[in-house]
Amino acid sequence: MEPNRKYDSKVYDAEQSCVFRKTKEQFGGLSNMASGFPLRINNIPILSSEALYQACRFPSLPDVQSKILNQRSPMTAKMVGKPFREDTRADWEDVRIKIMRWCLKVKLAQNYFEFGKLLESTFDKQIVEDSSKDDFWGAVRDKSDNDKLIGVNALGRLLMEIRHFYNEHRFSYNMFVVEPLSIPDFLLFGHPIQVVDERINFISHLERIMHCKEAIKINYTVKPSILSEEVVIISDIPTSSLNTLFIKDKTASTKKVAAPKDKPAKRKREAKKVGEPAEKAKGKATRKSSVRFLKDQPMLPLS
Ligand SMILES: Nc1c(N[C@@H]2O[C@H](COP(=O)(O)O)[C@@H](O)[C@H]2O)[nH]c(=O)[nH]c1=O
Repeated sequence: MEPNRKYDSKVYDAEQSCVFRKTKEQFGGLSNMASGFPLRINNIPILSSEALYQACRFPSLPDVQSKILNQRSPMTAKMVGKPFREDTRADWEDVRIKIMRWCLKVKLAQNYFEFGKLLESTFDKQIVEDSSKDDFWGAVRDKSDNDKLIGVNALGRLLMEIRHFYNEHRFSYNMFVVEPLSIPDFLLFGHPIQVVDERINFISHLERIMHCKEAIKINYTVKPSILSEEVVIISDIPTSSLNTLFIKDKTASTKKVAAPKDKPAKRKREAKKVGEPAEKAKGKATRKSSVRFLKDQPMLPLS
């Protein structure tokens, strides 16, 4: 077992915790070995957070990174890097937690609904990776009491941190924009890892599930004044966690929508047609809405 002098080991009650071991189990998606949470860094598709994490070991060996990222299975991605372990970046022990946290943030930003829902399903329980021998990333069953798991459980603890972050920053700028780490040689195929910005993808996803294509436009300008803008809650989005999302959409929404004061009278009348089907309003000049992401603020609506 890895000597974990730097980190404190904890004891977890398996019955009371959200434990994952196999990827197909209830909380298996929390494992980095889970498929179905694809990522994209510097426009390069990456099949799992495990592959991304392992690739980060070898910033100066693009061929090894390529080998890792070309594997279909996350476990194989880890395995093919093993023969090169002695070429792992020299500061790995110091940066690996940061890198894992960054990988998990990317996993959340790029799999917002699926991963977010999974995190939500753990409520405020302890999250523990049940491992047969790795008591650093996970925790190991106590030989004398199988219901006890002992270990640093670094991955479980990072996941709880991410869960807290998700609960605090839901639909915020910070949720969708993940800055690269400021560590030396944070490279993929010889190029610095770029900021991950999922805002447009998130909006496109919303448009798809709301069936109101082009209803929402994105605008990056940050204006504190929008805090006072009138907002409309669209509550019929078929994802319960979206019910708190404020969106101002003049065409698809309800009574509360005010006509823009600075618009010609005809357009005011159009905007006031309450409950008008989105299809009918398509293409009208009034059909203008947007969502803004503010740094450190919940995502706020405005027109
Ligand atoms: N060792 C282990 C898992 N642990 C995972 O391996 C990753 C770190 O590996 P390493 O770079 O060797 O420290 C990390 O994602 C951790 O959660 N998972 C599994 O399914 N099976 C295993 O046997």
